[in-house]
Amino acid sequence: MYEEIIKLSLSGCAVKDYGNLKFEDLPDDEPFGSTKRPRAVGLANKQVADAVQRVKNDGHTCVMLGGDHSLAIGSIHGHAACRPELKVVWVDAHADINTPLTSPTGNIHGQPMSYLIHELCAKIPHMPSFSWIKPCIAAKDIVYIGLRDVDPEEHYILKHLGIKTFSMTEVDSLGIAKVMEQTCDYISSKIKNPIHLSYDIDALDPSVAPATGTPVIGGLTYREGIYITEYLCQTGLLSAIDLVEVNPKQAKREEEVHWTANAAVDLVLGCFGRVREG
Ligand SMILES: N[C@](CCCC[B-](O)(O)O)(CCN1CCCCC1)C(=O)O
Ligand SMILES: [Mn+2]
Ligand SMILES: [Mn+2]
Ligand SMILES: [Mn+2]
Repeated sequence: MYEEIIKLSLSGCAVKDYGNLKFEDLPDDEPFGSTKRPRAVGLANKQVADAVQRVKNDGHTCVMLGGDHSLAIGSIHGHAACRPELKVVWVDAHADINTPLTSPTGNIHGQPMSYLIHELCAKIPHMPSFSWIKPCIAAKDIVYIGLRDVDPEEHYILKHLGIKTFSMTEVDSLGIAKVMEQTCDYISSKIKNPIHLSYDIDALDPSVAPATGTPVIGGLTYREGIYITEYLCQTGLLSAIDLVEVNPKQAKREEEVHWTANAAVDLVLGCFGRVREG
């Protein structure tokens, strides 16, 4: 991903690399109920939250390159500590809003939003290394784009909380330009709040970004994926970006790693002003 940093520098952005976070391996990190690796994920996210807070306190737009989407717990938590009025645009095939009690897999990458939303607080059990996390966003502060693999319990939560969603059905029926227009009308209706864009590479179709852990067919085209970043960039409100779930180990062959990484690089460049007209 250093290519991203270099390309951003070349495109005239002042880039400060805050370096890689080192997460210690916790060999006896027993599951909490069905939730896997709670201590490793909880401790890693505390480091992410502190790092994002440092970046925001320095006045930068923060880019968190993952890694698992569970890292959005720390990224949004740290960002909200500086900008509590932030709005979240979650671009993903999945809603990642299972609670530890609804998750069908116990994987925390399918749960990050549930730890952050005020309205779900009572549904979250106390887990080891998660006590530092305080809910920091409301259901009304969230917009999803790209959904196409939502578990039944997640669907109930989305509907019950009235969370704004643009699934791939709406992307097809409205077109991505209308989706972005309506997204920004919804999150910036009254005042221009800072935007936290949490971009899961699996929002893109697997033909574009195959090297990822939970690919789902029928995803965003490369052009739709890029349009999202170009549109949000021109609002001038992008305050933090997560680019997650790029996983070279999931590629069947080398070229799939390049397709996926190149798409990720282009998405980040789109967030910082690279436009396709030149
Ligand atoms: N919703 C899933 C997938 C989460 C993907 C995380 B992401 O978005 O960061 O990549 C479970 C998906 N579902 C489980 C049953 C069989 C079909 C897939 C989960 O594990 O919670
Ligand atoms: Mn994952
Ligand atoms: Mn995700
Ligand atoms: Mn996903």
